[in-house]
Amino acid sequence: WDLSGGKTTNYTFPKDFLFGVSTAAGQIEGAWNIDGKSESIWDHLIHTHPEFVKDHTNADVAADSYRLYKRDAEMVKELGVDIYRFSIAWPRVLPSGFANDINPLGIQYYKNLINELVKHNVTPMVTIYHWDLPQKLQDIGGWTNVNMVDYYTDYAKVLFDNFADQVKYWVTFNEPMQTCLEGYGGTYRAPALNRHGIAEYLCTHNLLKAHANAYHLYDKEYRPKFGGKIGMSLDSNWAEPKTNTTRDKDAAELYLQTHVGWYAHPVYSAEGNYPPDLIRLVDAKSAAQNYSRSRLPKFTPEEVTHIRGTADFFGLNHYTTYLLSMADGEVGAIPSHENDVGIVRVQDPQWPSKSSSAWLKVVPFGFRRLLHWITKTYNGVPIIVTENGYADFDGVEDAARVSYYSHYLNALLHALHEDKSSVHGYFAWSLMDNFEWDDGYVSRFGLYLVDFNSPNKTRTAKQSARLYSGVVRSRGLPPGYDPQDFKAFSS
Ligand SMILES: O=S(=O)(O)CCCN1CCN(CCO[C@@H]2O[C@H](CO)[C@@H](O)[C@H](O)[C@H]2O)CC1
Repeated sequence: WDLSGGKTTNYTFPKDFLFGVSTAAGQIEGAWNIDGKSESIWDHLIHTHPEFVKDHTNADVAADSYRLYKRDAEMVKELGVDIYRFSIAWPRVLPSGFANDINPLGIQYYKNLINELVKHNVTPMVTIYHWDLPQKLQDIGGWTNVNMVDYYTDYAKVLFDNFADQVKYWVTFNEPMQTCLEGYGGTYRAPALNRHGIAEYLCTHNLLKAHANAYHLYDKEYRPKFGGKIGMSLDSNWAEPKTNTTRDKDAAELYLQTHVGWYAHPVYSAEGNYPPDLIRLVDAKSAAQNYSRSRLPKFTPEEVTHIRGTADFFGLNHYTTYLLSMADGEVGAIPSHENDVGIVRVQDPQWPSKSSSAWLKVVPFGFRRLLHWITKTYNGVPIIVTENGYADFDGVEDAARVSYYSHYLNALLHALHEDKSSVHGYFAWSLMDNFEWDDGYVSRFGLYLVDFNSPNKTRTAKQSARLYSGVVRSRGLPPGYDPQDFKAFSS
């Protein structure tokens, strides 16, 4: 494999290219039940099933950013980036889940954080939903309940009313596929409902309507007054055909259409609606399984129009690459999205990793190819990479993370300069080590190390923080960067 994203080493980032860094409330704030915050579905899952988290930890305190947000803002400033992407915890702002009871202390915390960022001349970007649904709403069905469309719209309105004067970048949902496929159709994410084949489709159907409502509300009521942009952050691996047979090439395209395309086609494609391949496959499988109607709910023509075009940018979260092939026969549980789509993904064991997240192989060319695929498939939509990063076990001399960022930023530069991909920004995941969901604190993604045993959760810049701020300032890769050097990943 030539794993590199390209050979030229002196490309630079345009002046107006946006650099940022990202976090999420459920992973950094802690204060899980302080000052009026109610239980989220993650608090509930982890408190009732401690074995869900590999190191049996929880996010009750995490990086204690509820208390230490001024230090966080300072770190963002030290990095020299333009934008700080953080999420607002629904259960902290609306403890009952409903907008009839707004928690003033919750609003105050986010006001304080935003004011601190503005003081440092950093632009805030708010993710409205980064997985932490109030448990009280899950108790009445969560995202399988059609009324979530209204509950989410009411929640978004509270945030726009309170913050739209200072927040000019909004992300409605972080990785809806993780929420729906892994949380409602599986057990990898909260609420771990695992009603595969049914609930992942209900969750997606309601979530896309909720997203469109928030977009139209912002577009009509707040953008005229404050300007600003609103989009969605979709997670996507790159899908490389396992072999160069037509069958495997079709499998790779089918993976992209039925995973990231599940959410991107309704919002960003010219025709809207779910991807035709997904509709065809789920309808056929449902009929073969004697369902009286397809397990994939249908949008009315009005709903297709209501959802199409509801984003100013394509937020992309990318980490790694898979090899795709068509399944021979049935795969996955019956019924399930996996079984409906019928493809198999593997990773080449020779790809470098040495990461604490087993799935995170270092494949820079995949990032470049994915950016080109999105640009081509969705007609040059402005892309903002809202997450990209690398996980290791510990330490500030993080040579592997330095190498990962160098290679992925090199791939991005080639996507920009050679493929003319429509990328306008790049945000590193993450500002600091934080609660990595089922991996707890074992897997660290931070540019800053967090000492979770110290009373002040001391944050210390890693080598990668210096690498990243160097790129932001110089607009290019450091001298001596070698696109073929993957030594940092050999154990
Ligand atoms: O092959 S397996 O099925 O065993 C694992 C599938 C691999 N995916 C890759 C994409 N990733 C999205 C990560 O999710 C994002 O990335 C960060 C790091 O994980 C999180 O901390 C963020 O909260 C989240 O936005 C979820 C796991």
